[in-house]
Amino acid sequence: MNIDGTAWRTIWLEPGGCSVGVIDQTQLPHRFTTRSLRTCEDAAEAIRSMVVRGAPLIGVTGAYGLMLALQQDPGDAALEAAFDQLNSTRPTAVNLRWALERVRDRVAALPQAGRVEAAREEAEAIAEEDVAMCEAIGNHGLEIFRQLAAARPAERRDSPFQVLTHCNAGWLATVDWGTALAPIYKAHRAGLNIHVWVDETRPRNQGASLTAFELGREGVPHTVVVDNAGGHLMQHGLVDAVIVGTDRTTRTGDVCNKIGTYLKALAAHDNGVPFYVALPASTIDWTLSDGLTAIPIEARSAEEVTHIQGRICSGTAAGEIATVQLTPDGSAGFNPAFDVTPARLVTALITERGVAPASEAGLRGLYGGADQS
Ligand SMILES: CSC[C@@H](O)[C@@H](O)C(=O)COP(=O)(O)O
Repeated sequence: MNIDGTAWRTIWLEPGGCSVGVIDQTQLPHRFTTRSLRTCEDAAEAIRSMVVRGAPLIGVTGAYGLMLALQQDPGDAALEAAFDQLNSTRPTAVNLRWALERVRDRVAALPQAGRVEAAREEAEAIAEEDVAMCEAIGNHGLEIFRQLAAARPAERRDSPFQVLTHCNAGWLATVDWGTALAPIYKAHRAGLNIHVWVDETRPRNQGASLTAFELGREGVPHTVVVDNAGGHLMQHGLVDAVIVGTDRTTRTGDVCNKIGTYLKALAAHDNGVPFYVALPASTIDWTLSDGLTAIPIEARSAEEVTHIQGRICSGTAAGEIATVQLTPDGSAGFNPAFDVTPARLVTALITERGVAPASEAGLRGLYGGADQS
């Protein structure tokens, strides 16, 4: 997508094909910088520290990470060690395991001499497929937005179609386009009068920092709100639809996404606002049926709750990025990074294959009856 008129992706092979470039998302929105990943440890650290984040992008980074590992040592033991190292970086997004398994399965039976090239090809294929899937999600979501916008009462049809989103499920969370934001970009480009309520998404503020950055660079009208504002906006008829991404979706349609998503789904349900979840096939965990008990929820550092990062506005350090403490010395913090929204609160799943009810029958209807696990 666009940054100051230049088209970017979040991850790319650097010239020579032996290292991988990424946008450093820890510095956004205040500084646009890139990083070069040269080793498996570089890739693991980039995922762990959220230089790259978002379920699909974590998966693609993991895939390239295996390629980087094989460049150092193409042997079986090194392959398994790299798989484990990368897979343990973040536990919730299933895309990571899915992408790592794809690369490992592709190279495992090959002679060592051919493994790096095969891993590179597979990682490239995963990245390209991600772009195509996200764009297809955008097209399916656009149709839903068009129908919802047209179904509004006549007196409201001239005002913007109001969408609320949580966290960042835009192009920065994928390779390009995004999942939940893809329909928004498609709608904006198609001329639909759209406005986005952006949840700030404490504690890491992916909404305020990343979604607002993306939407601004693409010229999409948007307003950042505190996480607690969504219910109020819905009660006052200011939200026509909610759309979010997901880090892991069970085969029964339970959805695990950024902490706070569940509360938005409850408020949407109470107010009759449709609640959509956008996802590529790589986010479905066909092995799980009960999201609440089975999906591992990442517990991140308490410091992300007790402290906050931003740009200093005045004084001699103005312009610098700094971290400040919010809480009293000694107050404990607890930081579960994701929550589970039960399928019953999800209006529909928007996938690259089309739109389906959030249920096993719905997902099997799109992806076939065979066991996908
Ligand atoms: C297309 S991204 C879907 C999810 O990965 C996204 O909504 C999200 O929760 C990202 O969490 P993050 O902790 O920033 O990796």
